[in-house]
Amino acid sequence: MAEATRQVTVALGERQYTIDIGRGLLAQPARLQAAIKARQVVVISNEVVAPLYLAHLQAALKDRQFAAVTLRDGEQEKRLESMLPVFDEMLVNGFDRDCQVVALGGGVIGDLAGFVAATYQRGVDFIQIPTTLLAMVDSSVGGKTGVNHPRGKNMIGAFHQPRAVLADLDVLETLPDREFLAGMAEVIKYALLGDREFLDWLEANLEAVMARDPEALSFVVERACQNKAAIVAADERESGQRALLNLGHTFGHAIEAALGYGEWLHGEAIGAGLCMAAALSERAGWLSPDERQRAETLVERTGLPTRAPGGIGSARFREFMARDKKNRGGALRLVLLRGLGDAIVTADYPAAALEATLASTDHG
Ligand SMILES: NC(=O)c1ccc[n+]([C@@H]2O[C@H](COP(=O)([O-])OP(=O)(O)OC[C@H]3O[C@@H](n4cnc5c(N)ncnc54)[C@H](O)[C@@H]3O)[C@@H](O)[C@H]2O)c1
Ligand SMILES: O=C(O)C(=O)C[C@@H](O)[C@H](O)[C@H](O)COP(=O)(O)O
Ligand SMILES: [Zn+2]
Repeated sequence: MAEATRQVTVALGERQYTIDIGRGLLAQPARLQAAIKARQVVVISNEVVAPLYLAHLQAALKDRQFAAVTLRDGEQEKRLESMLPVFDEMLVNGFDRDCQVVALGGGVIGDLAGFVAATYQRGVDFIQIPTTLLAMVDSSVGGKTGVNHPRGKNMIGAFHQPRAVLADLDVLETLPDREFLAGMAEVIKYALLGDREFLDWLEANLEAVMARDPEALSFVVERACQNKAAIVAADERESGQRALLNLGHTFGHAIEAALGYGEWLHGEAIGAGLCMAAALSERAGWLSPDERQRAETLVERTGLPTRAPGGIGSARFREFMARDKKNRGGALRLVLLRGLGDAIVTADYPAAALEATLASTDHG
């Protein structure tokens, strides 16, 4: 029997929206038409995803003024310049402020398309159709949009919530293993930062998730979205607890930028970043060696990196970390673990623990 569609609500008052998680969603024209209501629609996708899934949207929205922009693939394309052809297409076709932007792709397309929507004529609606595990469990939800700068990840952007998120699990069938694994880093992140029960479940069911078992997968996407929706609803613009969603990211973003965008996938860098945050927490005396090992073992079992690549060096790590958006008054704020499932954002950790954690990356 076909599984029912699961729904998670992001409770943001007048900007409230739902995340539909199910199978065959893209093959249901009525569902697409209900989610994408505008007369003028521009779909932003890339050269990998568009040939696979754009036709569903074209068919369902054939009574609309429809435009599609297909960008090149990869994290290195998440930059300001890539937005220009989209704006050109919208302007040439006379798109007005009632139009809707649809992101059809992974986190790169979602972040960029969201930022296009946030800035086109000072802001238009957008819909997220995530096509990677990472985008389904994290990037399509919460309204962080933006692009990278060579000096730092996501340095240019805006908070702009989508109107709806449609996560069709069927599209994960074409997702390569490496990209699927990248999504697992963010899944593990939720468990470590605040969901102990989910951590136990993941440890027991990791093989099923990795084998993309349908039940396990829809549970993981729903649970991750529930976790994210609760945090975003409580702190939409990251004045407090939303920063917990950055567990592993101060290190991970430094790895991505230092290596050059796309060298390591975001999720790969976050895998190593989670382990570095756990190691620092152990050095600070907050996590027991067993707890630290438990976190690292879970990351290791997915096949994601548990160590930063050698050769970046403490000084370069610090250079990128100094620009992290969580920093205040020159103090480097990190998301660390007081226990498994219990993260905090703090600048109050032993300097020597950070030094040792960065020094440990110099392993050649
Ligand atoms: N806004 C947020 O809250 C948030 C959260 C987490 C990550 N991010 C951002 O998301 C980005 C990473 O996202 P990602 O891991 O999805 O990477 P991605 O968007 O680059 O997608 C990964 C790869 O999979 C391909 N692909 C996508 N869907 C496919 C499908 N169904 N079948 C076959 N191939 C497919 C893409 O073309 C790409 O090559 C990073 O830029 C990161 O900073 C943002
Ligand atoms: O939604 C959030 O908040 C997150 O931090 C989710 C992260 O997984 C994501 O990578 C986000 O883009 C990082 O945001 P940034 O503010 O550190 O750039
Ligand atoms: Zn992330």
